[in-house]
Amino acid sequence: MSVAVSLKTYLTDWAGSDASRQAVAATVTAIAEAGLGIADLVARGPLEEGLANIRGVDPNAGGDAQKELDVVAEELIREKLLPTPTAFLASEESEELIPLNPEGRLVVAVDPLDGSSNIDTNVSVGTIYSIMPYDASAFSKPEDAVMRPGSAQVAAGFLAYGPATILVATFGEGTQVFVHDRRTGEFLLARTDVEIPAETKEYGINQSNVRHWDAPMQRYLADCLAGKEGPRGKDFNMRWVGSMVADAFRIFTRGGVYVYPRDKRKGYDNGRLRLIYEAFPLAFLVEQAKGAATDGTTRILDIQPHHIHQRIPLVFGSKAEVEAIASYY
Ligand SMILES: O=P(O)(O)OC[C@H]1O[C@](O)(COP(=O)(O)O)[C@@H](O)[C@@H]1O
Ligand SMILES: [Mg+2]
Ligand SMILES: [Mg+2]
Repeated sequence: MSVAVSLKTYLTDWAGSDASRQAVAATVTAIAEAGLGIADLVARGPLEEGLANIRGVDPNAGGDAQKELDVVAEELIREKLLPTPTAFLASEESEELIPLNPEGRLVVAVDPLDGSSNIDTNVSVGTIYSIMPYDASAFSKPEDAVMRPGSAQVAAGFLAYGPATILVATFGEGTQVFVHDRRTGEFLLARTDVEIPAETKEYGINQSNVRHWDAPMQRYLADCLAGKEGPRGKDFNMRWVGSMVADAFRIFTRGGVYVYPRDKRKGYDNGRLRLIYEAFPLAFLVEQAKGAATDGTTRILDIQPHHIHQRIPLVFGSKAEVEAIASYY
């Protein structure tokens, strides 16, 4: 019987004697450990009453209401990252960069808790991370180290806390899926070099916003809904969890497309998702799995950020469908 490779072994082999890779490996290990702490809280469900409560009156740095678990998750991640070579942490829940290790050679950006609206519904939520190299002498201020196109990432991934706690990770050499084995307590490699099918008949979008979208997006959806008899010539299915990590994992498993377009509501002129700690890591993972990610037309990884918490319209998943959406624009 073959023995599944643990995350620890995978990272040790990948890093070898390369100090830069060892730094990344230590950082991903810390994030995975923090994830287990978060998964543990999430699994207590209604026993941890209060985790879905809105904290105070101030929204988070991105302008959304901040839930208790958003803040607890950030604290767990920050604590675990303290002994790692992470110089700064950018987080959805903190307006400014959080300084960690003054000797650090990496910057990490996180969405500590993705899918906050699902916290109290026993539906998967998750954690998203992005890792970039950091060299204090190369930047006049630490913010500049984060304000780089997504192509500067050396590693990215997400954890999803669902029926299984999974880690989907890339180090720039394909996308790998690890599963937390409750029997041994380890993350085990379950799927290597995942490939998102290029074609799909399944889309994920919050359709309740259709009246707010721009014309190309409305036309795209109308053509999907027209099914076999319409210009797309096929019947579509819809799936929308409302936690991007869970929608993404479905797409890594069987293909599909996730869409959060810009719309006319106040605060949605650049969509809903955050560029640096949501779109960049997802785009890196998706491209490494032979999928595509755009803001509708432009490749996400080429976009130059101008603000830590900026939002971006996001389309990712099966390559041919992402291209089909671009053709509507
Ligand atoms: O509530 P909506 O408009 O359907 O948006 C859902 C989307 O917002 C998000 O919850 C945004 O992430 P946060 O929960 O980290 O703010 C995505 O995970 C999800 O796909
Ligand atoms: Mg999120
Ligand atoms: Mg969040």
